[in-house]
Order: sequence, then C-alpha cells, then structure tokens
Amino acid sequence: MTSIAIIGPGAIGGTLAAWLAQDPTLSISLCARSALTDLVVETPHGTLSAAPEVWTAPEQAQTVDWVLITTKTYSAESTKPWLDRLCGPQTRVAIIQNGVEHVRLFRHLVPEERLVPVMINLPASRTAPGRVTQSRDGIIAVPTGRNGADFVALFANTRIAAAVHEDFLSQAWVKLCGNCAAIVPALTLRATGPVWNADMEAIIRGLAEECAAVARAEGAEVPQEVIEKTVAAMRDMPEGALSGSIHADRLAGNPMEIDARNGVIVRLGEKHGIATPFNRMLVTLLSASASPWTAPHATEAR
Ligand SMILES: NC(=O)C1=CN([C@@H]2O[C@H](COP(=O)(O)OP(=O)(O)OC[C@H]3O[C@@H](n4cnc5c(N)ncnc54)[C@H](OP(=O)(O)O)[C@@H]3O)[C@@H](O)[C@H]2O)C=CC1
Ligand SMILES: CC(C)(CO)C(=O)C(=O)O
Repeated sequence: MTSIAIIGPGAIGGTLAAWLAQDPTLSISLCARSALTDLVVETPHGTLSAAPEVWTAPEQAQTVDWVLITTKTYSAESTKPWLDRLCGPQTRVAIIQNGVEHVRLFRHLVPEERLVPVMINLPASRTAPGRVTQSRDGIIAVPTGRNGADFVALFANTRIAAAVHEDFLSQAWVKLCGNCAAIVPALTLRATGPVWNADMEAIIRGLAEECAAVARAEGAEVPQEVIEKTVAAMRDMPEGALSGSIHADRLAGNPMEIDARNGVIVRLGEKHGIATPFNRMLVTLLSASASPWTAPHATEAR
C-alpha cells in the first residue's frame, strides 16, 4: 500500500484525491485547513465519491510515502508544519501548482532531490468544501527520472493523463503562456470574447509574447503557435465564462497568484534585460485591486 497525503484539498487537491482514492492500492489522507467530511467530484467520466481520512491539524498527521501539495502558490510557506510531520527520509513531495517556480518555493522546506515539480492542466472549481467540478480531462507533466516515473505510476488507474517529459521546463512555460493572459478577465471581471477588438488583441498578444521571450531566455522552447492559441482562446471566451483559478480567486476576494503567473515574467524579464510592459502594467493594476495591498514583483520573491 502506498500512502499519499494531499495538502490543500481544494479544486485540484479534491479532484486528484477523488481519482486516486478509487485505486485500492493507494491510501489517501487529506491535510485540510478547513474541515470537510468527504469528496464528491463531478468529472467528464461521471461522479466520483470518496471518504479519505481527513487531518485538520499537523499533529494528527503521520509520515507518508508521497505528499502532494495542491495549495495556491501564495500558501507555500503555510505548508511547513504539515511537511515537518509528513516527511520521513524517503518521502517524496510533488508540487502541483501553476507557474514555473515550483522548486524555488519549496527547496528550503524539503531536500531538493525529493521534490517533484508538476505541471497540471485540469480545469476544476470548488463549489463547497469537498465538492468539486472537473470540467475537462486532466493532463499532468513531470520531469524524467525515478521520482517523475514513480509519480506518474500513481495515476495508472485514473483517467488523468500523466507523463514524464525530457523538457519539463518547456511544458511549464508553455502552460504559463496561456495562463498569463487570464490576468485580463481577472482584472476586468468580464470575459474577453464579447469585448474583443484590435486593442484587446494587442494586450493579450503582448502578454503572451513577453512570456515566450522570457521563457526562451530561460532555456524553454515555446513555439509561435502557443501564442496564437492563447490569442484564439481569449478571443473565443464567451460571456460569463471564468478564465480560471485567478479569476475565481478575484471573485471570491481571495489572495491571487499574481506573482506566480505574471510577476515572475516581470522579475525574470528584468534578469534577462527583457522589457515586459504588458505584464508589468497588469500586475500593478491587479495588485492594486487586492486588499491588503502587497507591493508587486517582490510578493513571493526570496
Ligand atoms: N483550479 C484549476 O482549475 C487549476 C488550478 N491550478 C493550480 O493548482 C493550484 C491549486 O489551485 P486550486 O485547487 O484551484 O486552489 P483552491 O483554492 O481551490 O485550493 C487550495 C486549497 O489549499 C488549502 N490550503 C491553503 N493553505 C493550506 C494549509 N496550510 N494547509 C492545508 N490546506 C491549505 C485551501 O484551504 P481552504 O479550504 O481553507 O481555502 C484550499 O482548500 C494553484 O497553483 C492553481 O494555480 C492548475 C490548473 C487548474
Ligand atoms: C486555465 C486552467 C484551468 C488550465 O488548467 C488553469 O490553469 C487555472 O485555472 O489556473
């Protein structure tokens, strides 16, 4: 039996927990900040129910084989008390978050050789504690190597397509090129499709092109078609649609992953001498909408 603890059973954590809990060879525990009783997840393949053990305080937790971190990036530091209880000398820790700085956010908490950065493409939203809707099939990418291969094996009996990639860096940056454009609807609180014009296209294209330029300077491969797909997705976004988790966070009045999704483009752009005016402006404006206000570009930097 392989033991897995999931820190942060929200939209992504709840969905992954429900899928993994269907496999009798895996024992799943949830590390929750807010109490929940069970999981009911609507998926493209039907409803999944599960009742994993729920720990609401780190003192209840035990050492496990795998920890899956599915909090938002801005909650990274708060996972420390859980990690201190869950990690033994063999425990591996998968960081399942958006952005490109998975390892930077956790390497002071867990030895780097036991960290697995994970790119996940899986749209999900939480409607109540333990209640999640997964709206499309999920894809997971991890780096090659023993940790990556063992992580992929956990998903063998799920309908989530998990795979190792030689070029994980590019996988993460390609995802970020799409994600960075979602800052526009998160700011305007309106889908981009119905208000599309040449100026809007220039902003979306500018955001994605800046991301691609910084990605390439970091050593990632980002084909031009990634930018065209991002522009097309934002042009086709229908009235009332959510652009994803950052938009949902803004609507809920939560903190937002502004630094992990756009601030990082500005910060790393500075490092490489690449101007990022579109990302810089929108980071400044969206940060100004948040309360309490945190100075942009340094939010999660350390
Ligand atoms: N939602 C989506 O469609 C997608 C999200 N992602 C990425 O996945 C990551 C997770 O996002 P998502 O699932 O949407 O986020 P959610 O806000 O839905 O879930 C985060 C969960 O973490 C919990 N949490 C925060 N801090 C702690 C802590 N210290 N201990 C225990 N639990 C904690 C929250 O608790 P509480 O219940 O109290 O809020 C919440 O349940 C993000 O990086 C996001 O960008 C990637 C692809 C798609
Ligand atoms: C756009 C989406 C759903 C893709 O997985 C995402 O990454 C997010 O909402 O944060």
